[in-house]
Amino acid sequence: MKIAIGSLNRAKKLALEKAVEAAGLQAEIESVSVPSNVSEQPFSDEETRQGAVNRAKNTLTEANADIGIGLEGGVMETDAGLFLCNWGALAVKEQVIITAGGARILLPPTIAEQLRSGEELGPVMERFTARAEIRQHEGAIGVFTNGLVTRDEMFLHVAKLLLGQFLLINKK
Ligand SMILES: O=P(O)(O)OP(=O)(O)OP(=O)(O)OC[C@H]1O[C@@H](n2cnc3c(O)ncnc32)[C@H](O)[C@@H]1O
Ligand SMILES: [Mg+2]
Repeated sequence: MKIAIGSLNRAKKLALEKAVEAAGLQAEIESVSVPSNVSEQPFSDEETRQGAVNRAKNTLTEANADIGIGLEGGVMETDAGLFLCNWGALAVKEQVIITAGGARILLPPTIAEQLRSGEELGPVMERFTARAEIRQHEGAIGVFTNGLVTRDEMFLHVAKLLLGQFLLINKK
């Protein structure tokens, strides 16, 4: 079986590898770069979920895989402020697409303001931490949870939610 993920991001890839192992699947895992067909910085729960769905579908075609996975990070406005949000999607030929939501946490007001003025979270986090490529490692979620929940761990949970639903539906 070939499972492909629509991202070259290290944290996302690691999450999928661990989830495939946890699910007991024997699979070749491939990473491909595909468009999310939403904004570079999704700004709602719906847009973030749509980005994950688009990535999963684009991955299935692009990699000619049995399963296409899309993982997407975004932000969403709430009455309590701007939250990080995360979504995943799993696409299989001729089956209904499976989706699952990930963790959400409040962003500090200084970070939220920079996003509202049009900046992307990736570069904002690099300035905030004075470190490069945070999004490939612990991510904003890791930084704002004192390292307790890293980006790959958060996406591992999402990838398990996806594979678990897939396994149940396809149980013989
Ligand atoms: O290569 P891809 O798969 O696109 O990986 P990415 O890190 O850009 O991740 P997303 O596109 O899913 O995330 C959407 C935007 O939010 C940023 N982002 C999301 N989560 C983040 C995090 O935990 N830390 C830093 N930046 C994050 C990211 O840089 C993008 O601008
Ligand atoms: Mg991106």
